[in-house]
Amino acid sequence: MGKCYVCSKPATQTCTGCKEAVYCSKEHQIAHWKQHKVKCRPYEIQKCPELGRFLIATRDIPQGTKLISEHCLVLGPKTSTEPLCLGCYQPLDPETSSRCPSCEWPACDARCPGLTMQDHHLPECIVFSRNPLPARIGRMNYDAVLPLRCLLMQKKNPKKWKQLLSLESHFSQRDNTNIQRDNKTHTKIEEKIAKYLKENYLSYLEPGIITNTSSEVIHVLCGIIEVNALEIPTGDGEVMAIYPNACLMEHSCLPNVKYTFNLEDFKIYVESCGDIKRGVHLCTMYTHTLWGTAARQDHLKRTKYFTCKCKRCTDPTELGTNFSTLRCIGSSPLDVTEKCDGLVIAKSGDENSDWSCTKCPLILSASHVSDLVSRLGAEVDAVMEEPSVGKLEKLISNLQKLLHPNHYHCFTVEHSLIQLWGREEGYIHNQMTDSLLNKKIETCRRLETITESLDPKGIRTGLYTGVCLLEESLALSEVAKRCKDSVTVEKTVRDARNALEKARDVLDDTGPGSKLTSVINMTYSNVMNELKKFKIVELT
Ligand SMILES: C[S@@+](CC[C@H](N)C(=O)[O-])C[C@H]1O[C@@H](n2cnc3c(N)ncnc32)[C@H](O)[C@@H]1O
Repeated sequence: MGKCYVCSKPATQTCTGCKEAVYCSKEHQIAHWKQHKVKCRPYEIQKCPELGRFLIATRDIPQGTKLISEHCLVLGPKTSTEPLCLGCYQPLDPETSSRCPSCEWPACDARCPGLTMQDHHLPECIVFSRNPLPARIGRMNYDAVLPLRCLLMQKKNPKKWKQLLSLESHFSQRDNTNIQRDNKTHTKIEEKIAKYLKENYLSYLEPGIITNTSSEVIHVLCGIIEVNALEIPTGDGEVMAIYPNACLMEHSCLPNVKYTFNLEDFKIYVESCGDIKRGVHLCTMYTHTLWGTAARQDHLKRTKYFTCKCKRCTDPTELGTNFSTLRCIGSSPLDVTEKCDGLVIAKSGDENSDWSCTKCPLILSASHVSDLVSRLGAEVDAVMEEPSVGKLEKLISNLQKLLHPNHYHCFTVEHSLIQLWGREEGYIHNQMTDSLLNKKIETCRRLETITESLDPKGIRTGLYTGVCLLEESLALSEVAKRCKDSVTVEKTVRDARNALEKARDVLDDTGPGSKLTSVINMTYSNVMNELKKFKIVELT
């Protein structure tokens, strides 16, 4: 085994992480950990002009390897959040809620423990309390809390402050002295954050309490927050946090890691999804898997200041799913009285590229497509405010005249429709016609194929796929009840059971997936009881 890394005596145990470092005893392994932990990681931080810093695998990493577990540098309310308690982040109504006894900002309870904690409300509470005027509704700007918490780290924790400032802020793209300036961002931050903090709080502080309170440093911090902060799904209040290593992971629309949070201490855990080969970058997803390429690219450009060049973004068919594809509305090149049934896709992955029909000479400009897709998106949003089977069926039939059935707007509508078919009065499963039941099953399966192609490792869309599989199994169970012969019954119930088992596999039973998992478990028992009724006692 070689010699102990600490005392050079014969080693008896190996580090289970890297399988390289060896020790004579547990004590020496523990003593060496502080020094060894950076080398032990199966990845390292590298830097290049295109990506800035990024994480790269230094050896082959098997599926499910825990890569990062770390506390945040800073945490606070998410941008544009509804009012919440600054101690525990529970949403509240500021008109009726309790107040923090020191600064009078709304709180879930005057005794909320987080109000007096260093990592939560305490630092800004001291600053808020300097303003002699009581905190009033309309004067409380939750978007300024996280930038203020960052500012306060200068004195509170200089080491973390340095780590924070080393993160990318894209200051030059946001600054309005730059030629490529994004005036809107700069003006908004200046008005909503810098001016607000100065007028209401920073001007009341004695000099030296915060070393640097310049507008420039506030703009840099707002950039760092926008580019790096991760949203934490607490299920209730809206929180975001910045992590020293996890925030260095680059973006890909086909990520290879997933992360979860401990909601007690907001620690992040990152693990590999699928095997990652040595030399491959560790990638997470900064945007929404179930948006089309133009929408994802626009989001990344506006908030993270780069263009993604991943395999999905550079393939106009989006990995063969046609998630952004339109239908041709021209006439057939063979017979002008007939409609052309070609598909219209972008000529290349470039955002300004024209779109062309696969069958006729029709060409559409990128801006024409963008206007059409935004208009249809607004129609979808309006109907989704108060959906019903009737409204969604009409909408999908209209959308499919212009869009490929797999288009992401159609996906959104159909994902709701499969949940209303079977639940809305008049469309309860036992009220549905055979053909509608089959249509529901077919739709569920098509939507599952889309999520599996776009997110083969089930990192982001587990919940969506889980819903499709649950709905498929419910419809199959109803079909089974109507089957006349026992062979078809057995096959259909088997299919229902398989869909539920697959749903359990794709769902994370922590967080939002846990509620769905309990519904799936209940449905699973019902399906098994059905099997017994049909005298199919044992299925393997
Ligand atoms: C959360 S930070 C990642 C860490 C950052 N590279 C650094 O050095 O601090 C996000 C920024 O990294 C860069 N980045 C991440 N993924 C990228 C990608 N796929 N292509 C180009 N730039 C990327 C962009 O500048 C982006 O705004």
